[in-house]
Order: sequence, then structure tokens, then C-alpha cells
Amino acid sequence: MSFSRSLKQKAIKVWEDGYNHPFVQELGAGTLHKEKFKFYLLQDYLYLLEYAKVFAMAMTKADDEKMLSNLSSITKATLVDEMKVHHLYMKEFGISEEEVKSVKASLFNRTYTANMQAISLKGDLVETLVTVFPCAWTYCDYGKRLKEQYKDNLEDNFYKSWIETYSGSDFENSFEWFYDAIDELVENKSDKELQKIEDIFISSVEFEYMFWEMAYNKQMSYIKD
Ligand SMILES: Cc1ncc(C[n+]2csc(CCO)c2C)c(N)n1
Repeated sequence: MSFSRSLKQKAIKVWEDGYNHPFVQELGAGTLHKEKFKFYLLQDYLYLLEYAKVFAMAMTKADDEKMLSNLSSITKATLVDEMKVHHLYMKEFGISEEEVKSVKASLFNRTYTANMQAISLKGDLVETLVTVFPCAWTYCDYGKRLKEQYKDNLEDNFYKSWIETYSGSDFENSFEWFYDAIDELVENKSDKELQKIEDIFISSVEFEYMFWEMAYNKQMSYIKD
């Protein structure tokens, strides 16, 4: 198995804990409290704005035309395609643009995005790619598994659009290039460097797990909206 594909197994414990998190499972079953999802949605909106900047940093580290074009496409996929599902649910909840703009990122949200941005500022291109890789890969894996696990109730599930977005092939295709790109970039890395890359990946899977936890508990912040 290639280095990139083996990364999931390296983080398997927290990866599976993420899938089994009540936020994810209740979303799949359609029983997740709407207030929890609304909290998630507004925090995730802010998360995506910061996340997109990591790709901007990645672009400054790339010279290859294909890499630059892939990074620019995934930035658009994040800010345009992925945001569609956020705007759809905001409309469903009747959330005004003013309300969206008044929300402040929670402490954990700031911690997660600051960590990714720090890696993208200090690290090289492959370190930057692996810090964002679990975001796409876990959502794709969880989306597909939820769709299968809860297929009998999907039609009545309030979260159907969310599940359809992340289980869809368009979404999977948008980041498929990551595997080969990472494998190429690690070709001449030492064992020590590979270990660091692996640790960055696992750490982002942990951050993903904690994002579900934050949303499920609607974790407060002392900085008020
Ligand atoms: C906390 C959090 N983590 C991951 C995603 C999913 N996601 C973010 S960017 C991206 C790839 C390009 O669209 C994906 C799948 C999210 N929404 N929120």
C-alpha cells in the first residue's frame, strides 16, 4: 500500500471514534438535535473560510502547473461547492446573513484552524497537504458509510443533503489527486521526516474528532457573539 493510503490505518482508532461519535451517528439516523447542527453549521462556515487560506499558503510552496491548478480547484470546491450545503441549511433554519456574520469562532475552532495555518506557514508542501487531507478523507468515508448504514431512512432525514454532498462521487473526485501528490512528494524523505508527516495527519484526524465533540456539546467560548 502506498504511503498516502496507509495513513488512514495509522490513525484508525480516532478515525473510527469519529465515525462512531454521537454527532455523526445521530446525523446519519436523522435524530441529531437541530440546535446542535445549527451550531455546527455556523462554526463550520467560519472554519471553511480559514481552511481555504491553507490552500492559498500551499500554492506559494508549489511550482508545478498541475499542482497549482489542483490547489486552485479545491479552493473553489471548498468556497463554492461545499458552501452550497451550508447556505442551503442556513436558509432552511432561516438564519440571516447578519446572524452568520455575528458569530465568532469557538475556542476549539480557532485552535484547529490556527494549527493548520501554522503548519502551512512553517512546513513544506507535503506537510501542508497532510494537515488538510483528513478533512476531505474522513468526510468522504463517513458520508459514504452513513449513506449505506442509514439507507432505509434517508428520504425522511433532515440531513439528507449533507449526507448526499459528502457521499457523492463529485466530492470524492475533488480530492482524489491528493494520494499521488503526497506519494510523489515523500519520495526522498527520511524516516524521521515521514514520521513527522504521519503525526501531522493523525493530529488532524484528532482535530476532526474534537470538532464533532465541540459541536455536540455546543462548546462555549468566552468571546461572545
Ligand atoms: C471541520 C470540518 N472538517 C472537514 C470538513 C470537510 N471539508 C472541508 S474542506 C473539504 C475539501 C474540499 O471541499 C472538506 C471535505 C468540514 N466541512 N468541516
